[in-house]
Amino acid sequence: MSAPLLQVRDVSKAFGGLRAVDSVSFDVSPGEIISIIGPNGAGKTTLFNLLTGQLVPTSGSIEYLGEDIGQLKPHHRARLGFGRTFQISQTLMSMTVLENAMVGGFLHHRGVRDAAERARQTLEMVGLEQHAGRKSGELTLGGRRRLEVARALAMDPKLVLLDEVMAGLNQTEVQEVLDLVIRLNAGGTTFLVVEHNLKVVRAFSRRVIVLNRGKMLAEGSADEVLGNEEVVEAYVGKRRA
Ligand SMILES: Nc1ncnc2c1ncn2[C@@H]1O[C@H](COP(=O)(O)OP(=O)(O)OP(=O)(O)O)[C@@H](O)[C@H]1O
Repeated sequence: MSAPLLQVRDVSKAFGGLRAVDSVSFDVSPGEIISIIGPNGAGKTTLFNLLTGQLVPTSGSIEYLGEDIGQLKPHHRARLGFGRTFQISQTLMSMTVLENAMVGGFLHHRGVRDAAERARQTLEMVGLEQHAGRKSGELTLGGRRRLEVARALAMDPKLVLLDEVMAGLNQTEVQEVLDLVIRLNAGGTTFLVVEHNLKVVRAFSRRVIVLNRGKMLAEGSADEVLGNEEVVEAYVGKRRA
């Protein structure tokens, strides 16, 4: 097996007395799609923020390609190969689809022409090239989600973190984004995904990590963890008879 892309060791984040992430450890190997699931407030977003540098861990270490990156700022991590989706904000809705994708392209390309070229390539990868000149706000929700992925891809990432990209999408749109992720993964992109839709989790993840109250409750294949009584209890919130 190849060396891990990411090694997370005993990472914790406390907000006052609350341990939002509590001694979490896992590896991500190149080419994986790992889903992180858990009930509301489990610590999924906090964990993502620790990985991308929006938050600094209270303790523990995060190594990327063997280098400790736990204290690096988000833009440094982005340069190393972390890509992350962000919702297209109201301001960015008035920008064109191409301009939005260029926001990612500027990470490695100083010149406008080069950034635009990279942006066009990623729009093609997500099937939005024919909408390049439209205002982003005119896209369907599914289209905007694909644009979020394009913007992350324009950063030439080795690891892409997807934060609930399926939320609010209809079945057809979910399938479109799912197909896109599977296609990109086949091309070599590694994904770490926070996802509430368990059907989606089953469809694309060979490995699933379950968080509950900041701790790792289970780790394994989708079938293993979703068949785990403790995981079901954490989701349902009560013991089964
Ligand atoms: N900046 C913060 N300050 C204080 N508490 C926080 C902060 N960010 C998150 N928390 C708390 O940490 C816990 C974990 O929150 P987090 O948003 O990471 O959970 P989550 O699993 O992403 O939940 P959801 O599925 O609802 O988005 C929650 O109790 C939350 O209230």
